[in-house]
Formats: sequence, structure tokens, C-alpha cells
Amino acid sequence: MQEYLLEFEQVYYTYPGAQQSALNGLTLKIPSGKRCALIGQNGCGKTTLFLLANGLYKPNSGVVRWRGEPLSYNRNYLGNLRQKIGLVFQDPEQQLVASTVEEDISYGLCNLGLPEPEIKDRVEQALVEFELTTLAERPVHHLSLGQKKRVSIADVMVLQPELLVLDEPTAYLDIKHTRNLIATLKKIHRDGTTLLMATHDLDLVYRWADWVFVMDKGRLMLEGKPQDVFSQRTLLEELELGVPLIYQILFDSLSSEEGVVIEKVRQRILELFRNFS
Ligand SMILES: Nc1ncnc2c1ncn2[C@@H]1O[C@H](COP(=O)(O)OP(=O)(O)OP(=O)(O)O)[C@@H](O)[C@H]1O
Repeated sequence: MQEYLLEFEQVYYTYPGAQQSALNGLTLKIPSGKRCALIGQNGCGKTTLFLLANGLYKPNSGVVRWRGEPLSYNRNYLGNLRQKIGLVFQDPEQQLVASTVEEDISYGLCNLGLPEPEIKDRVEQALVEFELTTLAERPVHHLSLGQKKRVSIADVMVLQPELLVLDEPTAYLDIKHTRNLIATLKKIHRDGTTLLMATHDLDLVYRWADWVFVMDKGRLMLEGKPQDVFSQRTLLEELELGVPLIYQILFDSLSSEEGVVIEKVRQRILELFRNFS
């Protein structure tokens, strides 16, 4: 199996008319089969990275590779690529295209030209998975923001991409639907999909991700397992990102004067917390 699904190598991108680069020599590789989280301050380039990931934008310089091959930017290639890389936008309004929920979820499947019974099955499954069955015939513009968000995620998941990229997927969701979404993401990950999620929720990152990327000013600053990334507290404070609450509690309330024993207790609590949630 290819070690990396998607790779950015020395990628620069500046929006037309902008003074500064949004991506500034970004080198970042998404390992196949992982649940990756992308964190960084507002404006550090996360959404821009996503728009380059499925070829909506083209780098000014540098290269983006899918399964080791540089992206092409012709219509056929991009159409194909966008079936493999599913992108869920931060703002659901950008994503919804059809009049009813059911039609919206079937839209991408119809475009793929799949047989009618398969479309029906997949749509029904998605309606159940995202608790949208009772809303199936509702016009999308009559939905709440959280409901629209769930439809926009269902729209992409129904296409069964190899890499699912989610920009702030829990924004607008209440606790119940956030939990349901995380359970669904765990399930589709178990079924073989690689995930990349941008989020500002560091507690979620600690519990959910198995690989973390930290971006700042259009570049990758740090990457690794959540335990290793969040133990770099000084750097994360310098970047004004902070650390998950469990780290704050353990490191601020337990002094390390007792040395080895306290450190062992900390590590055990961190491990339990991650496995528990
Ligand atoms: N259409 C645009 N035209 C000009 N500049 C843009 C445009 N979109 C984004 N930018 C700029 O590019 C930089 C990166 O923005 P981007 O949206 O990628 O950040 P982000 O990390 O996703 O932020 P957030 O966490 O707020 O969603 C920012 O400085 C932003 O102001």
C-alpha cells in the first residue's frame, strides 16, 4: 500500500491580488489509513490547503501528489480525483445544491451514473446514519444550520471517498450530533477511509486523531502522534494554540517536584483518557 495518499511539497499559493502567500512553502504528507487532525490559528492556510488538495486551486509553485503522482489539472482527471478525495466545506451553504435533502444526497451519485437501486440504497443508508430520515423531503433551505451541516457531510460520505477531508466538521453541531459524527467517522475509518480534519477543538483532536499536523503562516510547524505533539507545550503556546484541557489540568495542578512518580501518574491518566473517550 502507498505510504502517503496525498503529498504537498514546497507548495506556495497566493490568492489573486493578495499581498501575502496563504501557503508558504508547505510540505505535508498525509499518511494512508490514519485519522489526521490539522490545527492552526485562523488564517494559517488550512482551508487553502484543502482547496489545493482536490485541485480547485493550483499551486503557484511546488507540487501536490496523489498516490505518488503529481495532480493534472484537466477536467477528466479532476473529476476522477474528486471522487477519491471528498471535501466537506466549513460552510454547508457552499455545498448544498439540490432542493430537498434526499435529492441533495443523491446528487453526486447520479452524476457518477450509478444504477438507480444502488443510489437508492446508499441514500437510504446515509439518511439513517445521519438521522436525516424524517427530513428527507424537507427543502434544504428550510433546515437549521446544524441540519445543513449534517446533510453536507452525508453528501460527501455517500460517495465513499478514499480520503475524506473535513473543514471544521463539528462547527454548528450540538453535543449529540458531534458525538454521532465522531462515531460515524470512527466507523468509516475502520472501513478503510483515510481522514483529515481541520478543527480548533483540541480536546477532540487529542481523543480522536492518531496523527496531528500543526500549521502556522502557511507552513507545517510540527507533526506527530497527539501525545508527542501536545507535549511540545512551549512551542504550542508560542503559536498561541494552547493544549487540550486534560494537559492543562495535569501539568498545571500536578507539580513535578515528586519527579518520576508524578510523571508516571500523568502518563497513565493521559492514556486512560484517550482510550476511554
Ligand atoms: N479568496 C481569498 N482572497 C484573498 N485572500 C484570501 C482568500 N481566502 C483566504 N485568504 C487569505 O489566505 C490566508 C489563509 O486563509 P485560510 O482560509 O486558508 O485560513 P484557515 O486556516 O482555513 O482559517 P480559519 O481557521 O479561520 O478557517 C488568510 O490570510 C486569508 O485571509
